[in-house]
Amino acid sequence: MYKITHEQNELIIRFEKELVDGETLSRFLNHINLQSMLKKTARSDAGDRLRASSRLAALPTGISLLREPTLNKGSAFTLEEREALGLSGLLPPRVHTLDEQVQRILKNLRTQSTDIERYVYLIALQDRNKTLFYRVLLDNIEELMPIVYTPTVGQACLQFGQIFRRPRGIYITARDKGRVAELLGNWPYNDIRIIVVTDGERILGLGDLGADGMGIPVGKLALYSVCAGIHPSLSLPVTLDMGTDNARLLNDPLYTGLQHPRIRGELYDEMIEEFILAVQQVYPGALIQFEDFANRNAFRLLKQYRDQVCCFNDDIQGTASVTVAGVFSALRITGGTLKNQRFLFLGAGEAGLGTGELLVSAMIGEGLSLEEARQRCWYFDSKGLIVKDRTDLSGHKLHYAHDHPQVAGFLEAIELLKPQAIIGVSGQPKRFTPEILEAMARINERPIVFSLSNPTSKSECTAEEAYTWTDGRAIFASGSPFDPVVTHGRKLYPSQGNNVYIFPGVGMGVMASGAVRVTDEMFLTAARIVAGEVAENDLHYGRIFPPLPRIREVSQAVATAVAELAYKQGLATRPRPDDLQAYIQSLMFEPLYQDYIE
Ligand SMILES: NC(=O)C1=CN([C@@H]2O[C@H](COP(=O)(O)OP(=O)(O)OC[C@H]3O[C@@H](n4cnc5c(N)ncnc54)[C@H](OP(=O)(O)O)[C@@H]3O)[C@@H](O)[C@H]2O)C=CC1
Ligand SMILES: CC(=O)C(=O)O
Ligand SMILES: [Mg+2]
Repeated sequence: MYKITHEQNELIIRFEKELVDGETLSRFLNHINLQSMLKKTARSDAGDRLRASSRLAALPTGISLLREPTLNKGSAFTLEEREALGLSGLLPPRVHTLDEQVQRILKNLRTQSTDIERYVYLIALQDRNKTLFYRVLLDNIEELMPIVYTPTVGQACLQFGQIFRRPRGIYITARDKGRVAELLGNWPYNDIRIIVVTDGERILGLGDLGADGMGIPVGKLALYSVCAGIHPSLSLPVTLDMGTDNARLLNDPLYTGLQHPRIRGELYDEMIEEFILAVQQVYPGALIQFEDFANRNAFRLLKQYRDQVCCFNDDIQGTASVTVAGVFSALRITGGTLKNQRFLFLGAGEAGLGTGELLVSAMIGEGLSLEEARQRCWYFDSKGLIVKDRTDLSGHKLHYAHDHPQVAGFLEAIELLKPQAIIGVSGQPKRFTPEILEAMARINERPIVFSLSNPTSKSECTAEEAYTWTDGRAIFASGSPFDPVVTHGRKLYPSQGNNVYIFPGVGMGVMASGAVRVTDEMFLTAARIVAGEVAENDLHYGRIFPPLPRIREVSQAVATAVAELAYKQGLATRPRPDDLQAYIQSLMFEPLYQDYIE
């Protein structure tokens, strides 16, 4: 099978950024020989002459070019390019600009009647023409992020078997034991820098969706390209299909995974180990992002591999970072200091405990002892308040088991503990009831209410509920987006408190510096950068995160700070550029068509 090597891919990216000319590229690419796997199309003499002078002599031609989404321009191929590349007659005669194509896409999208139809339409575009897909997304991020990401991606995973059209990414099952490296090697690009991997057991707050969870790594990686400009060819989505315990999927003829119960224990661990080792072998140095693993595996896999390979867990560390960023911003409104806050979490899983750990690090930085800092974080899980005399606790929960009597419910816990902030990470909808929100507003002038569970259907409360029951005083953020709310004569813009503000920038920073490990300090730094990007005017309108249209700038700032830290921590393996920020900017993929003919 034809493969692009690391060096070739770097060159293509440099060519796209016009850092090398077509001739150099052609010289290097002459052995790529894409045509060897593609049917050569007939071309005219004039075409051949033009082609000889084309900037990219090694392009595939004809229908094969139209079917190559990274190179395809569709109706935007110029007449000269059509001649030179064997496309004459294969396209409608009118040549469109990228902007006109964007308008066509938007018009079509907006006439679809449901978000899932919009998702299917956009994914089909991603399959046809990557430049156009990323252009549309980048220019319309506020409108389209909810389609390619939460909440619609959740719906897409629920219906994955039904809406499935074309495969994307690598699927690994237990049948593949012993040949995982071979499967990874089947991906058509050799230069993979970022892998998002899931086993589909905790897809958002929707539970075990098995192999149908593939929508999540695909969506996360699209956001890497949109938000941090990671070139799409540098990333790889992976699903480890370890079975599913979801009875609906086990009986669904359209389910995309193997229909057996989840593999646990030794075999599961061996598959993970083989995957991790195979990545080191096939894509050495690639960053592995664990995504939407169930709690029972997420913490232990992170513990096992974080000091061995370049990896992080987005749900634990990425979420912690964005939540701490939100807290930093909220404190600018309340005027409080971090070390004097009391946090009460609804949910003591990956997101909740990960956030607690990062808050504790930040509070230690403000002078508290470890014990004092942990005393500021309280948790309420499915069995009640986490207190010392509970006998069912294990792992990180034990760090937060404080000396306190058990209480009947979350509302009672609020009345007794009087927290400044409640943070919903339970995956349970509507748990922040009007009574709870009223209690928070009674205790605090500006109560901090984060309802972070995804998708929207799992949110602990809506933005409107948060504002309504606190007289418009809540400082609110949610995992999935909510529309602005007019309340008490003001229009408030609720923020999306989502790890999308963090992982793309962290990934870019790691990639740019060649960091060999991902550290908690990187996530705390990212939190400070994101919070620092929030303007006073944003705070005035209720926003505690930067507006989404600024996410590229924000991710670039995160990436620069993370790379800087990698150099400071001695984890970087690439020579340090004089101007790190400019270097990172130069790496960022810009979805624009290249002229194939000079
Ligand atoms: N906004 C964002 O960027 C992110 C949001 N999330 C969202 O956070 C949610 C949780 O994710 P994650 O932490 O990984 O999941 P986990 O499964 O690790 O944790 C869920 C926690 O919720 C608790 N819980 C369940 N039911 C209740 C209940 N009725 N009352 C109180 N607590 C309850 C569980 O209790 P027990 O421990 O007793 O089982 C557990 O502690 C998901 O909806 C996810 O989408 C996650 C990552 C990022
Ligand atoms: C956002 C995210 O990572 C989650 O909800 O799992
Ligand atoms: Mg996740």
